[in-house]
Amino acid sequence: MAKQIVFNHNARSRMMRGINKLAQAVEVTLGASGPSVVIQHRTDGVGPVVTRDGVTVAQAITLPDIIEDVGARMLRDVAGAVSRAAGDGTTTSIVLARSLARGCEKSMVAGANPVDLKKGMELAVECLSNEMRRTAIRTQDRDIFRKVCRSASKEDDSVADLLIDAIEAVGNDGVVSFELGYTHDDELEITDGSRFAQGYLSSYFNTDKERNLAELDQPYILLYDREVTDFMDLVPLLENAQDQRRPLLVIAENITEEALAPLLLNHVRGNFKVVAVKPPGFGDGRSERLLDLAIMTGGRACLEVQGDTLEKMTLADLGQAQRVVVSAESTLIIGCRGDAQRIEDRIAQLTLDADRIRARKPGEGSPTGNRHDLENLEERIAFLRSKTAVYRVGGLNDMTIKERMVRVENAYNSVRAAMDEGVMAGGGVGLLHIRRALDRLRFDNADLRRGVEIVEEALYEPLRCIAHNAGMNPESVLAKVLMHDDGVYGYDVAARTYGSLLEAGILDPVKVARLALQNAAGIVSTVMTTEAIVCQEPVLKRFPNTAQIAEWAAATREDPRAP
Ligand SMILES: Nc1ncnc2c1ncn2[C@@H]1O[C@H](COP(=O)(O)OP(=O)(O)OP(=O)(O)O)[C@@H](O)[C@H]1O
Repeated sequence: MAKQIVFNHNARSRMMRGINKLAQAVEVTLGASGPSVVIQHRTDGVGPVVTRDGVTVAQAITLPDIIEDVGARMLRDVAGAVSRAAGDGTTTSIVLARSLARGCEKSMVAGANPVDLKKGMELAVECLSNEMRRTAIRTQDRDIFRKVCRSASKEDDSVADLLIDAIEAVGNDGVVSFELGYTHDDELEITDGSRFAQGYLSSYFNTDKERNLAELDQPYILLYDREVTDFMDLVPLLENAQDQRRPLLVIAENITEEALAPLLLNHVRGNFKVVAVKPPGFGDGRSERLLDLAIMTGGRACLEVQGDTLEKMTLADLGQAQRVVVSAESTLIIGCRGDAQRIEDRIAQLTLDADRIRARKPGEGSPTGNRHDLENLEERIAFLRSKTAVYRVGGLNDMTIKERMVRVENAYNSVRAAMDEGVMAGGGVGLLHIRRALDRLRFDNADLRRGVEIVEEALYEPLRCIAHNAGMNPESVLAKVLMHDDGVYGYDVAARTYGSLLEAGILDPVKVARLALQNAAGIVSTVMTTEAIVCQEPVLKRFPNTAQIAEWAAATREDPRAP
């Protein structure tokens, strides 16, 4: 396929246009008064998605100009990165990125050196991140978490209470998983469940495109310690699972490209419902982790040392669970069907092994270091013990449930983030206030100084944007806030009053704000130091034909209860 190359200023300004367009659509959702955005579903006959979540809007946008789309895509990646790391703050990161990009573009047109601008921005962001951490309000107060939750979810306290109950029930190592509910009210169920850090081998396994997840209900689980090199080796198990109308989770050392392609094709066509991931752990430790999983899920691992082959495996050898949720980065197994006594015995054995290592004298034991072995055992014990809270989001109808689901998940992530790094005043006020820390940065180089100024200017934007979305004049709100400038005085758009945002309970987790700023600056630095873009010549037909889309929609659970 023919490629085009676009150079320096032309490339940057077109990317900048893309960033602007995407940001314009997303920033209307910022803040408590941020209105919703309606997104047409790409499959005919499926209702539109209504959302107030920045990353959802960002992901729905593809621009017709390929270079503009590269800019928009980079901004989408910022939102995605913030969403993955902090689970919230995506709109804030987009608003910040847009302002940073504008500042850089203007300075570069005026002749500034992009490398120095970038350096200045990096130093400013580092200084601000340290300041945020230093001034964070650290607390374990349930009331504060409730306020964070309310501010992030735009929901009432009942959601906050249920979410905090969920976090307390599963503890630090546990997981809270979110599902579409079937009732008017939200529900919480605490069950066994563990997550490990391996995501799907291909995003084509996705069943929920909006949340980028592959979800399997009542799956069988194959545990295999070698590479699957031939798709046909899996077919008997896939067919047997299909006969039971149940999906299959394949946890295997790897699936080669030759085997993966037909597996995906069959999945997309709806012939089999399957997801493939790699096992947890590394190297030799992987067989042990597969054995742990076998005990948890009530199955038998197919291991080379035991002389097992895929041919010999039957459905009775496979593990089972109530549900599996796989993202690009992790696999969560909920409601494992293993025997409770066998799991307890395994935990007892691992605890004994860990105690033996702890009892070793210095110099005794494994040459690779006792600490590593001990950490490994502790991780496995936590994995076997892990609890999961299943939070079912309720609502009046499917559209409301889906819209609420994203907000409730954001709120959960915000509370977790607040527990990690503390909180600061929200409504754009906390970000605005920390700009003073930048006074400490002094440089002789004008472009370095300009880089710092660009970051400082961006700190005003979230407040302006929240005020604008609430129908206020941003400049007059800003002027009023700056008259106090104490880090807590701001405008509550819900109550339509000025006052202490701490008292009003409008709080942002420091981790969310910090990651939003760091990621925004990171992506803008990349755009601004881009000298050339290589991309495909535009072609008229950029989407698969409609028959393929319909096939995809039918083969996935993208919209499980769509008519
Ligand atoms: N009543 C309020 N008055 C002023 N600001 C508010 C109010 N409620 C929430 N906010 C602020 O709105 C911002 C969060 O808005 P929003 O949730 O739309 O964006 P986000 O968290 O950046 O992105 P997303 O939720 O789309 O991932 C936070 O800074 C929060 O403090």
